Amino acid sequence: MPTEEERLAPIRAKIDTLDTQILDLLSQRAQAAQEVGHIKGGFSSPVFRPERERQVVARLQASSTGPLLPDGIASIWREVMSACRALEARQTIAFLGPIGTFSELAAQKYFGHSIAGLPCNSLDEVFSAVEKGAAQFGVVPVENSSEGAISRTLDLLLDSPLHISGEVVLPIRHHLLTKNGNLEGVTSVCAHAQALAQCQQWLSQHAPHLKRQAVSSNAEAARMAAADSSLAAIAGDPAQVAYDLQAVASQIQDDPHNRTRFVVIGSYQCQPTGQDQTSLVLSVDNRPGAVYQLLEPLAKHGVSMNRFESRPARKGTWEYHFYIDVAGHADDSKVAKALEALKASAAYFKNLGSYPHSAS
Ligand SMILES: O=C(O)C(=O)C[C@]1(C(=O)O)C=C[C@@H](O)C=C1
Repeated sequence: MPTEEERLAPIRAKIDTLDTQILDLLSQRAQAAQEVGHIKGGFSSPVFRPERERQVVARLQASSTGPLLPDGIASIWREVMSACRALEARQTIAFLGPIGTFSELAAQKYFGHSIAGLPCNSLDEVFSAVEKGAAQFGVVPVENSSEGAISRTLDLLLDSPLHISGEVVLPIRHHLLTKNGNLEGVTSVCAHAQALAQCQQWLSQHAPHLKRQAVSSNAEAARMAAADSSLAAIAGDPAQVAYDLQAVASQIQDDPHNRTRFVVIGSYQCQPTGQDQTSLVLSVDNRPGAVYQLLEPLAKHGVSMNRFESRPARKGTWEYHFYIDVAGHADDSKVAKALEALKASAAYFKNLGSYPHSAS
């Protein structure tokens, strides 16, 4: 009767041979990407092409006969293309820091790990880093499934010349963290205001004695808890690892399906992929039926609306900006016709960008 090791040995030898072949093929792929990079360099054109990356993954997912699952194919090729892209030119990606935030995780989920991360102190700084060219792209949270819109991001999108060139959705799982995994001597819990709100029921039930302190990010809270044993932090896996904290309780968010949607901002305008979304900001004159009339062109041209959000126009009047996501790319003919009509009837119209729509 052969032992486990004896049975595994030939299969592992086969895996080794296959890995050598895969590496050889990946090296050839990387050389091809470098050639693409040289051509792009000659035209001074952007390295990162989200629509092409979407197409590469979709083609492989459609042609795969298994057993790899579509998600597995997507994550493998995300890293393959991230590494190939870095050979053309490593992209600098700005996000709300410090290291260990969900924004950093979102940047890695979208761009892969072969990037240079630029942690920023605020959402305003993320926008300005990209506007000034210190980073090619930024990743900013735009809405949370429990707490709604991130209003500062909406205001910055309104005023910035940047476009949205992608979106990424992350499940948000918060833990209560301390240096030694218990609450002895802990008097306060720190977190970003959004995280405190997302865990408020849990905190009221399980740790009502802790003073709640809002700080600039959960990772900042984790950094503070690592330095001060009277503090606990609410933060996720990346911050727990980055600041070497222990969990007092895991997954304490009130909604187990808590998710945050992030958008990728930059100067690149994506080409259509067939599965796109377009983000708009509109406002109307303050008269009865104005919003109803404004949206009529969408129905008329068969364009579906994925999101509708209103935000005060900050003019001291009862006026609002409407943030609307519609299905399709601004260059798709029915979307183009609807946008034309919206533009004609709206008091204010801004196209924030068309980009590949995330399935999750
Ligand atoms: O096709 C390109 O434009 C490439 O640069 C190659 C490649 C890839 O690795 O497939 C890399 C970076 C781009 O974002 C898209 C695709």
